[in-house]
Amino acid sequence: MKLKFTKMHGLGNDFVVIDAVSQPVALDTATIRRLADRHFGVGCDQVLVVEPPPGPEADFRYRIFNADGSEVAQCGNGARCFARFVREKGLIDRDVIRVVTAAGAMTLTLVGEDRVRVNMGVPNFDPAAIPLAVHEEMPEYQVSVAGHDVIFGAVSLGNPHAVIVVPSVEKAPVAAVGAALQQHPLFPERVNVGFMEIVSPGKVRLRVYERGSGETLACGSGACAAAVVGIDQGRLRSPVTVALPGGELTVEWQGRGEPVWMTGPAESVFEGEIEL
Ligand SMILES: N[C@@H](CCC[C@H](N)C(=O)O)C(=O)O
Repeated sequence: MKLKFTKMHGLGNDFVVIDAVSQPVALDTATIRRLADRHFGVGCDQVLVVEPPPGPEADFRYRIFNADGSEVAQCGNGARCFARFVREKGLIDRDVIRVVTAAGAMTLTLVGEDRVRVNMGVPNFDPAAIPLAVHEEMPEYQVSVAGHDVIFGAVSLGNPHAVIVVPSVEKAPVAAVGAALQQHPLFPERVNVGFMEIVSPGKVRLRVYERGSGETLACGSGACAAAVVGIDQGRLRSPVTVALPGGELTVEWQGRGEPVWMTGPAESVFEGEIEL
């Protein structure tokens, strides 16, 4: 079977995007891993599959798979690329797009030439929702991993995030602590680990060790998690500019019970076809 795909990225967080509206698509875990493999496949952090909507309340359904083949519920940079993709492919002619993911419904708005504003939903700090195996919700949690005493905030953006405030993102032990915390029994569904350096109340620098993909050049939901945890702890004020290795995102959040908004770019790189 030959499969058509588009290679896209949001700030260097890269995707193989597959149109399952116009072509028959059946992907198993091994195929996802092969597509994501940077040596034997196309190469990407996540594979995105665009499907017809489950009902009239949405324009599309979109599914997200990490490079290790695991299916997940949320991907901020992927959401922006998805919005660009459906417009560029002529699958929709509106600037406001309603999509269903495993995390629920989302609304995306194309802004100007290449930017997309995404309602990422209401952040959830409830440990059971993250999931985080503790008895009560706290602003910060403590754990020892990989020889480091770590203090982190935790939140769900539809996917699980831990956010660690560090003095310098360059010097942060991203791979060692990221991998160890991701596998820690505190996180039964693993976790995306963000390392946040606070530059000012309106600006942070962030590196994210992603669940299922390792460190990426940018993580949209990770950027939202970092801003939300920082605002909730009183360290940051909305809007927050999040500078990731691949570029900047703007995150807005008015506090508990409110949705978080993320704005940033999305870009197509090339079209391809792969024999499966
Ligand atoms: N890169 C993404 C997040 C992708 C999913 C994540 N690795 C998970 O397993 O939850 C983003 O931009 O949000």
